[in-house]
Amino acid sequence: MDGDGALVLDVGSSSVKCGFSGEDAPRVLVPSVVASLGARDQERAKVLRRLGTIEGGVKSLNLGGEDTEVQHVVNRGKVVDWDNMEKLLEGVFAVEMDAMQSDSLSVPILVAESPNTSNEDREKLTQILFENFKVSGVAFANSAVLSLFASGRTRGMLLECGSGVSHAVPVFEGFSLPHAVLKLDAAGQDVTSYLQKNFRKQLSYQSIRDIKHELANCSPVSGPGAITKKTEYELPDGTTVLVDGIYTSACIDQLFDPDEYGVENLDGGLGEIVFKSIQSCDTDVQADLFSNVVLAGGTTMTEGFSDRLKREIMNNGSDNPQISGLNVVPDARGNEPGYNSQRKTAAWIGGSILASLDTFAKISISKQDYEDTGSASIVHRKAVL
Ligand SMILES: Nc1ncnc2c1ncn2[C@@H]1O[C@H](COP(=O)(O)OP(=O)(O)OP(=O)(O)O)[C@@H](O)[C@H]1O
Repeated sequence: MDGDGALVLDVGSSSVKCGFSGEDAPRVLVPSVVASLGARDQERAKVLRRLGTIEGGVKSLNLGGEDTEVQHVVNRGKVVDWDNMEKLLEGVFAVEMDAMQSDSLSVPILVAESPNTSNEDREKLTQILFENFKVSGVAFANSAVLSLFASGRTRGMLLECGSGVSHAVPVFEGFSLPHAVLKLDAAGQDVTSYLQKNFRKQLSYQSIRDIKHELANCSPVSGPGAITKKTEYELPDGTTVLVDGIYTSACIDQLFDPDEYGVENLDGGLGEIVFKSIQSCDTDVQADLFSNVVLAGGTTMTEGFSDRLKREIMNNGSDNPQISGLNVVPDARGNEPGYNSQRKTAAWIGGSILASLDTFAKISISKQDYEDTGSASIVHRKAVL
């Protein structure tokens, strides 16, 4: 890496993505958990320290042996334990320092933060990054804005649906419109939990997640009963289980119709939060937002997701004449069938682009700025996109 590079960091509810600006994909993609290894897992620790397998240039770490206690660092987009956050970052940055052949970070860092991140949490992370990890500069950008950048846009409605939380974020000329951001505290982890609860056979969380990735699909209409087919699914040990189509469609249906499933929500399901969010923006920008509804986050990769979302937005907004231009864009390569791999890392990719531009210096605070003021609150003086 040359001296001009920056690190880009996105710590989500299920995984951390981290790597250098200007690259196409994060070098590190690991679960956002810390693990206390039990006796039986001590041996595995040696392997875990080397960060597991390397898949397609991305390092991924598979945690969770039988007696390993795993604690999540982020819940529903919010850091729940800062000591664990530090431990997690130590492991992630060790890989980056390895790549730089350096024993300190000494580079600026761009953090993709969840929409609605509090000032207090932003300050806390700023302090940790400067004091514990000796980065040379810090900038924050809204993950939804970054995901939109990844699609080549600076205007649009970004629907993020990852693991812990879903957000509808309108963006205009590169800035989110905070008064109109809406969220649903449900996403992929709830889809997995629903499947797990309704499975007769006891299966590991990982197996249930694999089944979800392969078989979950959005039924064209509301309600779980649309698809009743049973599918035989082969587990890693070679045994098979029968998976009921009612559950593989209901598990995702709850995100579109939370009331029906008793899922707590303030503003309705995914289609409703997108529509209400656009509706609460100035009428002059609504046409742009309707014609650029962009998806990001792993859960939007579920089969049939964009078609179902489009139908739900239409149903909610039939009275708004601007809705006729509705266009749901799955990701940077548009509606190309079978291509959806960018959605899980869209915010990181947008960060990689932004941190390579001159704008990055304008939104960063330097170590000197931080030391001169002696307070992390200086971070709010720079634009948070
Ligand atoms: N092919 C797929 N089909 C359905 N769901 C998927 C697929 N691939 C990943 N997911 C789900 O996407 C979720 C992870 O997405 P992502 O990495 O965007 O979330 P995150 O950034 O960690 O969390 P959050 O943004 O909610 O804080 C998991 O629930 C995972 O099971």
